[in-house]
Amino acid sequence: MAQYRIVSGSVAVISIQNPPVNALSAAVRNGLLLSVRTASSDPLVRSVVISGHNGPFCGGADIKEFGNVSHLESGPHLVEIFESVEALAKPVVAAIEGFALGGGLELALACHYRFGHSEARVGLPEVSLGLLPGAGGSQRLPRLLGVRAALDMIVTGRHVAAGEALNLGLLDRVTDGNTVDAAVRFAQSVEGKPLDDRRLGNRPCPPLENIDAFFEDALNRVRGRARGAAAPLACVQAVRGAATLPFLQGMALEKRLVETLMTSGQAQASRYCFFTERGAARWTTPTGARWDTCRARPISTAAVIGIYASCI
Ligand SMILES: CCCCCC/C=C/CC(=O)SCCNC(=O)CCNC(=O)[C@H](O)C(C)(C)COP(=O)(O)OP(=O)(O)OC[C@H]1O[C@@H](n2cnc3c(N)ncnc32)[C@H](O)[C@@H]1OP(=O)(O)O
Repeated sequence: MAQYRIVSGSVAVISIQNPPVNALSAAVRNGLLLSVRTASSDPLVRSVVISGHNGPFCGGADIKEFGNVSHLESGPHLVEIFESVEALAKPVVAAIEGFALGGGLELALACHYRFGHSEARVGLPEVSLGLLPGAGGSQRLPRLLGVRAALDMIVTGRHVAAGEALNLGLLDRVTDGNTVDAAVRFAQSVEGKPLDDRRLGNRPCPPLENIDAFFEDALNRVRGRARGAAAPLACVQAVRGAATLPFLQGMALEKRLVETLMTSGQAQASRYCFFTERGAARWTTPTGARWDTCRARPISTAAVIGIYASCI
């Protein structure tokens, strides 16, 4: 689901509503695309802010849908939505609170400007799910940050704090206050301004010297650490595509790579681990105690019941 409202007379605020992490389920994808089209066709709307509802911006694609073709196909593809966002003829500002991860950051990269709360974090953690950023992230991030910083983020999947993201140029502004309000004020200030160079899909990757040697070295280093995992190597291939191919050809390469990874045993096993780790925290006992209702008992007495002495 995506909530759509007009504020300050000219700003459409689209907020992603799918607790707890605002994942991009089919319903959210349908709502987002509809909202973007509504904002595009409404002559009163002159700028757009995209935010998360009640906290986090977005935890990415809905992992529960992976491996379920009918769920995936009951909403538009993320690539199509992000293309519509980037192509919009009105400035679009991402207002990031909490986190923008995976498809969440890829959505923010399709926006023309990115605002973040000082405690927010961003990242492309797809590699830990045996995947790569498959909705334009592997092509847009290197165009914004340059190859070295983008490759590091994509291959490690690490979460980057707002301050570092600002220094890298991934966020345009960071605020301690209300991120949506700040983004709305900023969106109004750039209404009517040219957007062409704000569209990352239009930009070339910043040049890199000795590009072949750089990627050969990167591939060797990543292979050495990957312990047989395919995704980190595919991440390097995709970023190489961003550095050497026009945007649309890079997108086609990203699509081929992510389709191969998505059906792999490694990706299926990684998804299984993701949900099992979280499930393991939800314990119950035969007496009916549960992880979410039990309380630790206060300790009133402690005793030592054994002692181990070692003699040399
Ligand atoms: C259209 C498909 C083709 C696209 C091609 C491939 C592109 C992929 C792009 C992606 O976006 S892949 C997904 C990338 N995102 C992630 O890897 C983030 C995963 N989530 C997390 O790291 C954490 O959950 C969090 C977001 C940092 C929040 O951590 P927190 O400790 O606050 O909560 P959790 O206990 O971890 O999660 C709460 C609850 O939410 C469920 N969940 C979290 N993320 C997702 C998600 N992306 N999709 C679906 N569900 C998610 C999690 O399972 C918990 O639910 P549960 O019922 O308690 O298990």
